[in-house]
Amino acid sequence: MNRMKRLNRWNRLKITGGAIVALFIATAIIGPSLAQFAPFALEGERFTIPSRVHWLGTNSLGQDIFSGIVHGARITLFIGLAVALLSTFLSALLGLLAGYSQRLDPLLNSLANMLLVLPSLLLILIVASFTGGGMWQLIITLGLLTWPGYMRLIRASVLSLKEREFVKSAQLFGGGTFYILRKHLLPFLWPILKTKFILSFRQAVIMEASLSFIGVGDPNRPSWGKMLQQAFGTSETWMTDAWQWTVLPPTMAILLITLGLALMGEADVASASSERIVAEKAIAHKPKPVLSKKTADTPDSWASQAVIAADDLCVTYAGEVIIEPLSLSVESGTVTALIGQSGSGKTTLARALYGLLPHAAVQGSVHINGKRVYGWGQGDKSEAGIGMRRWVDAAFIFQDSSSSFNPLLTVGQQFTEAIPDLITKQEKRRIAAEALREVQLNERLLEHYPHELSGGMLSRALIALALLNKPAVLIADEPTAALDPILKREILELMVEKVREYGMTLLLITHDIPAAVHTADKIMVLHSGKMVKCLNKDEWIVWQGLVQEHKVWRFT
Ligand SMILES: Nc1ncnc2c1ncn2[C@@H]1O[C@H](COP(=O)(O)OP(=O)(O)OP(=O)(O)O)[C@@H](O)[C@H]1O
Repeated sequence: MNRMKRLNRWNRLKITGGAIVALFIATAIIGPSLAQFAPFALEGERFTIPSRVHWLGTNSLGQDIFSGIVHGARITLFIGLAVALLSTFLSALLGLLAGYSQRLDPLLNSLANMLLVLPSLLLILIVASFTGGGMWQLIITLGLLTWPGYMRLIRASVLSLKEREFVKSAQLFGGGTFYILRKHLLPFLWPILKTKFILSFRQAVIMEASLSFIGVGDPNRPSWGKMLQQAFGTSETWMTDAWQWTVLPPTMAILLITLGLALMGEADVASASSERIVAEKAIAHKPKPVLSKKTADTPDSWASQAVIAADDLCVTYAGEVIIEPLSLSVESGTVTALIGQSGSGKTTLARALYGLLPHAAVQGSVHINGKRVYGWGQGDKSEAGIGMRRWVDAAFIFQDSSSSFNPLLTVGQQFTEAIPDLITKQEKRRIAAEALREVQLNERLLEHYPHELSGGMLSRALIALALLNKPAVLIADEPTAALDPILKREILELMVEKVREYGMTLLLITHDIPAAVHTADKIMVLHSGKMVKCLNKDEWIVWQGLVQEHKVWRFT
């Protein structure tokens, strides 16, 4: 209720601000055709009071005040608009690039820091004095000097957004940098950019008026600041009543337009942050994915070909060993559960197997489906690049299904992203619809946004997405962690059923030991970064019996 009241108040402010700005825009468009005199024409008596001929009187030179105001509105709004566009564009582009690209970040960030500490007013004055204060010089100078503050804000947002699962997924689908920036990151930044645009507009209006007032504006164009300069420069203005029509109209014009823009900007910031908090809360309460059904076709032997193979794999962050050197192999067509206490390194190991960790953090080699993920491939002496095709050779299901989807894109848009571009849109849609039906979801959900799906539906949709290209390997990192026990079992069974049906290999990271035993052919136990057990189901049951008998509740 309170939120509604606040939103209504902000809406009212926004409408009021918008109406004031719209009035000025209308004045700038139609005003000059209503004015009977050119703004610089010396066609009247000096200091005539407002009359039918001179609606707002004349100034000390006999120039028509009304004409000055309406022509000045056109120039002021044009400068505001051009500066706002240029400055907002630079903030967005450079902020996106700095946040997304580690290579460009130091350069762009240093540039922004340098501009932030420079006294911009002084710079503008110097440039204006050298260039004669022309309109275009002012636009370019202001545009180039006012992007750094918001660029840093956008950079910070991108740094956080790019770690979200849906961005990672888009990268794994093979989305290019500009595609991800445009499609997945930019939509989140619109509220910031809108505010930046309005504030830059206001700043440019004030700056233009100020520069004209102190005499370094464009001498060839009408300006409210110049009208004030003229009025203040004549002592008669204050000795007679002339100040009422020479000073008040341009002052009111500057005050009103900046007030209108301020109201719009403030309302925008407030309502955007409130809506964002509500949206984030809604997203945070959405649940997760995947798994299990035991079938009778457990392989007789573990000697079949390893589809996931790690050799001397070791993960180190800043000198701290997270995964101690280990070797493992997961056979084709099997389900393997990776269990372990919280913090034992399960997620780190899963990410290493899928090639999601920086090369500097990983030693040893990993191969999936015979393709290199880390280390050298057979006969391959280059270290760069991953031979494994993500989403084709292997897919990865992140822990949180709600954040695995981009909340601003429909489910359908995100499915089509995962399908290679070689086919038509209709064909892609048909494949996506079929994938949804496979996990007992209605194809109508393709038109829905992620927040319109329940936790179970999102989990199913995520399975469908992961299975879309029928990859050889599926790595699922605690896919059912946020679901209730019944749904957890249901989703797990669905995932395992599909994995078995397609002859895929599943590596399931889970805390749920009963589910792991029920589902998996093989169970691996990780403890403090060490692989301490690797047992098939029968061995596991015997081992658990021993553990219980000796009342030892430890993995080691
Ligand atoms: N990017 C990182 N930088 C530094 N340390 C990290 C990083 N990611 C994980 N770690 C550390 O690695 C250890 C293992 O974390 P990991 O998330 O792999 O554990 P986990 O077994 O998956 O835990 P949980 O079951 O709680 O998810 C933790 O001590 C964690 O602090």
